[in-house]
Amino acid sequence: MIGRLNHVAIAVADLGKATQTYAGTLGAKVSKPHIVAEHGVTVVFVELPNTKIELLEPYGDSSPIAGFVEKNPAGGIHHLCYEVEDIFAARDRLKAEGARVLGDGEPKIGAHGKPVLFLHPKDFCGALIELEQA
Ligand SMILES: CC[C@H](C(=O)O)C(=O)SCCNC(=O)CCNC(=O)[C@H](O)C(C)(C)COP(=O)(O)OP(=O)(O)OC[C@H]1O[C@@H](n2cnc3c(N)ncnc32)[C@H](O)[C@@H]1OP(=O)(O)O
Ligand SMILES: [Co+2]
Repeated sequence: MIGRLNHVAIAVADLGKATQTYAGTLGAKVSKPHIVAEHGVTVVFVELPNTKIELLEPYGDSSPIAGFVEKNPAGGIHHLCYEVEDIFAARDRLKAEGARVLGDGEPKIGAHGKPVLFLHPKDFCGALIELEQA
């Protein structure tokens, strides 16, 4: 079912500082910040030869990552995003197998303009999983 690793996400309290760390100290190519209000985050992408790092900070007053950033003030690895051929078929199969699909279970458009879903970390080895339509 899962295919390519699309990105690894790191949640931070200060996206500007994190961008400086990646663009300056680590010499990486980092995109401009992009507010994704319906997901309650502001994101930048670090382009790597074989995948991407998504740096994200909470946006708005009900961000789903606010709790995580509070618990991890220095930042932390937040989720892994895998690509799937058919996000609806993947969702239905995962639900049938008892996995918890977060939110209302309907894919929402993510930072790449494609449908995404999230799976509860407790069902996947303690790691929050994002599925993105390939
Ligand atoms: C623009 C879209 C972009 C993209 O790539 O396209 C994005 O990726 S947007 C990313 C932001 N959106 C989301 O993360 C949506 C899905 N996430 C959620 O719904 C919540 O973050 C949730 C439910 C996973 C956790 O919410 P919250 O932290 O408020 O709940 P709890 O504190 O009750 O946590 C429950 C339990 O899970 C553990 N936890 C929380 N976050 C993570 C995590 N990122 N990785 C692993 N585990 C996590 C938390 O520690 C609690 O465990 P416990 O043992 O009970 O303490
Ligand atoms: Co993501």
